[in-house]
Amino acid sequence: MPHTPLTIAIDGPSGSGKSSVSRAVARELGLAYLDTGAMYRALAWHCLEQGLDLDDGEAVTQAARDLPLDVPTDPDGQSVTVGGTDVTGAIREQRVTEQVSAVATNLDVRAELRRRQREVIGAQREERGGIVAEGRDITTVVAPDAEHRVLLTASEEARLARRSTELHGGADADQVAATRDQIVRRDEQDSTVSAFMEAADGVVTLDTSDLTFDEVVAAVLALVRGEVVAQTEPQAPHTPDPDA
Ligand SMILES: Nc1ncnc2c1ncn2[C@@H]1O[C@H](COP(=O)(O)OP(=O)(O)O)[C@@H](O)[C@H]1O
Ligand SMILES: Nc1ccn([C@H]2C[C@H](O)[C@@H](COP(=O)(O)OP(=O)(O)O)O2)c(=O)n1
Repeated sequence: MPHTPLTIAIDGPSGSGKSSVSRAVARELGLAYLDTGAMYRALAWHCLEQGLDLDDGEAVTQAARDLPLDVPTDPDGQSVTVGGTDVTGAIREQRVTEQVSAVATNLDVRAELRRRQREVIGAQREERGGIVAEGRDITTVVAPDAEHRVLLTASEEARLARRSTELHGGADADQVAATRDQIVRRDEQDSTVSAFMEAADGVVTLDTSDLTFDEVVAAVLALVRGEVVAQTEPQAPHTPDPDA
């Protein structure tokens, strides 16, 4: 029996695990997957290739509107192409990571990419029965009416260690220092246009600092299946009911 279309919106800061967890959740549930960060990265890559000044807001906005971007939605096939060129690897390179916030903090760019993201989400609800979409403003702006909304958080220490291990194969002091800019500065810059460090009303917070990857995936799946509420924020103390 076909189920009601489902959107699972996941936000979080860099290194909180949103891409890897969202992909695994989509795979497990047979849903589409949308990495909105890859769209900002593809635009940044394109602007750099075109030799645009990323601080030239109008030029970058026009580039966003014209961007011939193919957005992948298969959790097992995440090749990103711009005008037929495969940029899957190029958009993860350091020069893009360092400069992507300059395009992501342009409000007209955000409006254009948000429009495209909503289009993808709507189409995948129809075609595939649902989608896991992740980024910085999915729970709040792109899909505030999603059936499930989750904010993944993790301590700065945990996020740095994860990214450092991913990029440099370890998390010793030098490796962590080399990663700090990618996480801390970028989140600071990105926070100026999206609120992803604290959950909005109705968004479930899941602190992943002390959870393994598999535990996080299981917690999100349990939440979607209605088994538990994965709220990890401090709960208000229980006040006994005097009439009970
Ligand atoms: N709970 C976890 N514990 C340890 N490592 C994790 C966990 N979740 C994700 N990772 C790893 O951390 C790195 C960053 O995860 P990623 O999903 O890219 O984060 P984000 O998309 O939020 O930046 C990846 O190498 C991923 O495999
Ligand atoms: N919905 C989104 C998704 C990403 N962004 C911005 C924030 C980041 O600096 C870039 C790239 O996002 P991405 O999720 O790939 O970043 P990470 O390296 O996983 O931390 O885009 C955004 O502003 N809004």
